Amino acid sequence: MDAMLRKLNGDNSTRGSIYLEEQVNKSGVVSCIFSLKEGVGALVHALRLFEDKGINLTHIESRPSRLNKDEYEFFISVDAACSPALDEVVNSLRAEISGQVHELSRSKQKDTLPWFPTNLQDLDRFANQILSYGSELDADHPGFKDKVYRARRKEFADIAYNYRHGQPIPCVEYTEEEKATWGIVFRELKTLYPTHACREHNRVFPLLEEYCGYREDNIPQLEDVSNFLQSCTGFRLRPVAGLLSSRDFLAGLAFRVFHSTQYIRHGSKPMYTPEPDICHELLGHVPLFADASFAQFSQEIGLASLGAPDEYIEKLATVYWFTVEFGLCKQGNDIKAYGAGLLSSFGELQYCLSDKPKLLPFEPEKTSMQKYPITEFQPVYYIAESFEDGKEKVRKYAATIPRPFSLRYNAYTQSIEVLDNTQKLSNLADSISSEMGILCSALQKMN
Ligand SMILES: C[C@H](O)[C@H](O)[C@H]1CNc2nc(N)[nH]c(=O)c2N1
Ligand SMILES: N[C@@H](Cc1ccccc1)C(=O)O
Ligand SMILES: [Fe+2]
Repeated sequence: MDAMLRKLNGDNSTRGSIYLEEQVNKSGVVSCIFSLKEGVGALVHALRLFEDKGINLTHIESRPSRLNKDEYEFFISVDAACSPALDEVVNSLRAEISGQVHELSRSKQKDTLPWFPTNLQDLDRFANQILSYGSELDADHPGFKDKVYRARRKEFADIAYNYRHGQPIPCVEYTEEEKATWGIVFRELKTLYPTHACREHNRVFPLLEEYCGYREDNIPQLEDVSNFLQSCTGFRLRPVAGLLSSRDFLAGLAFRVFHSTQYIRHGSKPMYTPEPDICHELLGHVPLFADASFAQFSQEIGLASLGAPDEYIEKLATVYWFTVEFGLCKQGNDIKAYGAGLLSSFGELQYCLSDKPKLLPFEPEKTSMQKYPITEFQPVYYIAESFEDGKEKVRKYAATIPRPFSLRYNAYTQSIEVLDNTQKLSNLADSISSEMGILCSALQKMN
């Protein structure tokens, strides 16, 4: 939204109240609205101020004010080049027409809102925006110098690049070596989960063994897992070639889409890898995306990210890092891991519940400022009081992200609705009212 709103309220008892709404549109025209108390020569008086500054009006319209019966409103446009001079006129209008002026808003939000996807197909645009395994990851990557591993990674990248929304995710035949790596990771983690993982993870894990082919000797197919998740919470998977930018990755969550890698970590270092891989996605993330409350939590982080300024994306990504990726939470008298980066690394899963790392209470404002390494065990973890408490805190935090409108995901149309007119609000109220009716009748029948 490129509207710049300036509202100036004058003192009604003097010559008129006046407010100005200034808008810069793409064609380089600045418009504003002001209102004047009815009276002989009032408009002439105001127009003289424009004349004095040499401003040529390209458009003017008038209408009776709906707020104050004895006032008229004037809508005028000037060439954008006159914008600085218009500022001076605004000041003169204030000074000359009323003594007391309140400026309500002076935010300049012109064309700064970043693009965001509004329907599921839009996610196809992310496919080739992978952060190249350049920058941070290369140096530490165990597979960096392995030519066979690199070539294999390219095959996976091609699947992801060519994937379009709505297609089934291509099945992959994994090599014996890849299956062996999976086997080690799977076996080690499975022995740790009962004592180290949160109860939600432990509740879902047996279902994945039953329905999705989670076994020591089998790497599950993304397509099967995606279908399973859709039946649980509506979450679905999309293949991706590597690390997405935080903005793109979080945007996917707004649609209950999880971007999942399909390749597996290098066999030389099964206990920890600095990149997401299929072990991380399937063993770390997937179980919790099958949990209704957690799925909603993830989607809310995603919705909060849409159109947010860069500095807020960074903070939100940090909150995501210390919750969804590396979160710990209290359960009964114990502390358990719910972060996917912990639940997929049998090295870090043991380390995080040892006495080595520093543990701090999860508070989004503070947590969002914490620096963290991405290629080694975390020195600091944040503990949530409970899932519900963490969710509530993130929700409050997300509400502080500035955006000139509210958004919601419409699951029927699978698109993001910008709630910026009364019709949309009325549709939303209708659907809430219908759901409320169902809730009330269900409550009555249970009593
Ligand atoms: C949002 C936050 O930056 C988070 O670490 C993201 C970044 N990009 C990603 N990209 C992929 N493919 N998988 C992930 O798990 C993540 N995590
Ligand atoms: N360290 C995780 C993978 C991961 C990398 C980066 C971020 C999150 C998770 C593992 O070994 O499974
Ligand atoms: Fe992850």
